[in-house]
This record gives sequence, C-alpha cells and structure tokens, in this order.
Amino acid sequence: AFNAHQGWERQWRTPEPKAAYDAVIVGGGGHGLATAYYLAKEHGITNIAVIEKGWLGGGNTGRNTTIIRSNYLYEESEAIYEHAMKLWAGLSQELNYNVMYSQRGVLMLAHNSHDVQSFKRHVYANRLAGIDNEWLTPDEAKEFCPPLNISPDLRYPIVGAALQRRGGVARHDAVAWGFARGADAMGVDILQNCEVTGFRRDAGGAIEGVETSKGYIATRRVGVVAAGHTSVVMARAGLRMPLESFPLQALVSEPVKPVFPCVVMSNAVHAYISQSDKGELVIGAGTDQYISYSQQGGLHVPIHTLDAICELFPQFSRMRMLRSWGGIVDVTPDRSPIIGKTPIPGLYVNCGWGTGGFKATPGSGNVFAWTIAKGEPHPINAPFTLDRFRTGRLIDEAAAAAVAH
Ligand SMILES: Cc1cc2nc3c(=O)[nH]c(=O)nc-3n(C[C@H](O)[C@H](O)[C@H](O)COP(=O)(O)OP(=O)(O)OC[C@H]3O[C@@H](n4cnc5c(N)ncnc54)[C@H](O)[C@@H]3O)c2cc1C
Ligand SMILES: CSCC(=O)[O-]
Repeated sequence: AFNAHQGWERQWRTPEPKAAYDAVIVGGGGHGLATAYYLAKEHGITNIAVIEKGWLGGGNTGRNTTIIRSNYLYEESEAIYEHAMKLWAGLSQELNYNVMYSQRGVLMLAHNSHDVQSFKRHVYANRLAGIDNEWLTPDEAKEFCPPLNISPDLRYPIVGAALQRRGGVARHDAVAWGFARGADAMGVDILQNCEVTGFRRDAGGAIEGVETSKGYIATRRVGVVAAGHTSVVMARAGLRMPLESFPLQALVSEPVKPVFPCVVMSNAVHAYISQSDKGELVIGAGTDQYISYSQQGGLHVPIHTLDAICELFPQFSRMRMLRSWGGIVDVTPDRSPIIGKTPIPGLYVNCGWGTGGFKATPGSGNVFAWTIAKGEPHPINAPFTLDRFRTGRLIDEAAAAAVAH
C-alpha cells in the first residue's frame, strides 16, 4: 500500500544477517518461505533466517503456471497433495493475504488407449482415497470446457478426460508475498541477495553453520529448499543428489476478456492452459530435454506447445503471445519429492518437486517445518526419503506428474 508519509509500506523488513540463528532456510521460494512461516507459527521457532540469493519468489515460485490439483496415483502422493489442497482452501484467511485461489477445475485430456487406462486408474485410485476425480466422455469434456476442439480429425483426437473439479489455480506472487509477510511479522529474517556458498560442520560431522556471500552464520539446523539449484547447494555439503535440473518454459498471451473457464492439461501433446485473472492465456510446455541451470530454453519447445494449443483450441490461433520464460526444475527419477533428513546431522532437504511443486507449497512447508522442528519427518512426508533411491521403495508418479516430464 502507498503511504503518503512513508512511501510504499514495507511488506517485510530487509535486515542485515545476525551472527547466529536457531534455523536457516536456504531458498526464499514458496516452499522455503512456507517452511519458515510454519516453523514460527506452529512450532514457536522464530529466530530463523531465510537466505535467498536473488529476490524472494524470483525462482520457480514466481515463474510457474500455478496449476493446483491432488489427482496423483499413490497414497503417499495423495496424502501430501491433499494436505496442501486443504491448506490452500483457507490460505488467504490464514495469511490475511488474497492468494486468489480459484477452484475452477483441472481437466486432463486422454488422446489414446494408454491415456485412458492411465487416467481411469487415477480416477479409481483417487475415489478410493476420497479425492474427487471423474471420467468424462469427449462430449462431457466439451460441455465443461466449451473452447475445446473434440473433432475426430485432430492429429491426436480427444477420447476422454479426467476432471478434478476442486483443482484450479492461485496467484503465485501472492503466495510468496503472503508467506514472507507472515513470517517476517513473527520475527523471521528474510535475507535477500545473499547466497549460501558453503557449510561448516563440527568435529562430529554435524552442521554448525553456513557460509554466505554476506559472511558466516552459525546455526545447528539448515533446511535446503533450493529447487533447481538443490544439487549445486547440496554438493557444497558433500552430498550428491538423485536430481537432474531441466529448463521448463511457459508463456502468456495478450490479455482478453474471460474466455477460458478452467485448466486443461494434455500429457500427450505437452501443453496446458488456463486464463489469468488479468485475462492472459497462461500456457505451459514440456521440459527441454537437456540438463541446464538456465532460466531459458529452446524456442522449438514453446512452438511445439503452441502447435498443440492451436489444434486443441483453434479460436486462439490468432492470439499474440506477450512473453515467454523458463525456470529450472529439479527432477527425481520417480518424479516424487525428497522431503526430510540427510546423512548429515542438522541438514534437511526439501526438493525434487520437478514440474509440479507449486501445488504442494503450503503442504510441503507445513510438513518440512515439522521435520526441522522435531528432527523427525511428519507421517505425511516420511515416505519421501532420500534413501528410497537406495532401497528401491520408489513412488513413481511419472504419469501423474503429467505433461512436462
Ligand atoms: C515454467 C514452470 C511452470 C510450472 N508450472 C507448475 C504448475 O502449474 N503447477 C505446479 O504445481 N508446479 C509447477 N511448476 C513447478 C513449481 O514452480 C516448483 O516445483 C515450485 O515452485 C518449487 O518451489 P520452491 O520454493 O522449492 O522453489 P523456488 O521458488 O525456485 O525457490 C528456490 C529458491 O532458492 C534460491 N536459491 C538457490 N540456490 C541458493 C543458494 N545457494 N543460496 C540462497 N538461495 C538459493 C533460488 O534463488 C530460489 O529463489 C512449474 C515450474 C516452472 C519453471
Ligand atoms: C507444469 S505441470 C503442472 C502440474 O503439475 O499440475
């Protein structure tokens, strides 16, 4: 808000680092800020620093297409994404900040018999878990989303769709700002433009502090929530992570009147689309197929996605695209996150959300805060161990992770 006397009121302080904190969160994205918020709010730990090398929300949290849903296959996944969905429902009230959460429905298109089998399996699994998901015929899909082209002449005709009516979108910036303002109000220091460059460990190997671009900070608890850079940060602690980082691109069109009622995703043609409250069509692509820490990608990827969008929604073929961008998504071999302890005492990690972690933001921060506060994982994130890649107890969500992988 603009204040005639103070100018733009600060939503959060810009403190200098203290010499020591009870906990440090590496990464000022939605997951990191949510973790700090819930550490303070639910566990009474307020002497915390969130250390962000750029500006808060400038990573994937501020670059994603904001799709929110919980229609994943395995019970472990259903639990964490549903935990998030329940927190999303009251998040604007919780933060006293309008995160513009809109449950407009997420429609996942089936284009072939494999898609039909896969999505129907998700529908049945979700219903067994008490999660809404329903199978639609092409005509029913078009009734729910009138712009959809269900002509049998399509290169990849639509043969059905899975609809999660509770799915939707939210405003990504507001999520970061809301958690940042709430955490700051409880005494959390958010240190922007400050990069974690290393870790210090005591004689027993436990964490005793972090090196940063603004000097050393002592702490016995560090939570790394660095998304696409997690592998880089954890390597500085001597840990090699089962992650690969890829560019994932998105783009927006010129703003138009409300024309698109829901979210539509298509795995087969690598495209997903919704319309922002400002009127832009928000369009997402699949990942570029090479490992990179660039927040840009190849032009061929959005062009391929726009081909698919124009075939699915011919009325958009003359829309002008305003801008495209990329983020760096950290992908695990089974497309499920890693949230928990590491082999280094005092070092915790929350990563591997790949192309689909925005939807988990409040749930992820909530259970990661529990894990850091108590030194043990919450039952909801307990299955998402780093060790599963050694034991083989994988949680394979490649199908549910959907379009982008
Ligand atoms: C184009 C695109 C579209 C997407 N669409 C969706 C979607 O529709 N739905 C969905 O659920 N998910 C989506 N995602 C994925 C989602 O954005 C991410 O999984 C999620 O936002 C990750 O949140 P985060 O807070 O962990 O990461 P970020 O928001 O990336 O935060 C990590 C932060 O760590 C900081 N950092 C890194 N290294 C250091 C260091 N050494 N020191 C200090 N700070 C450091 C970074 O600067 C960054 O700000 C999409 C991603 C992209 C890129
Ligand atoms: C970028 S894909 C979005 C999702 O996972 O719902």
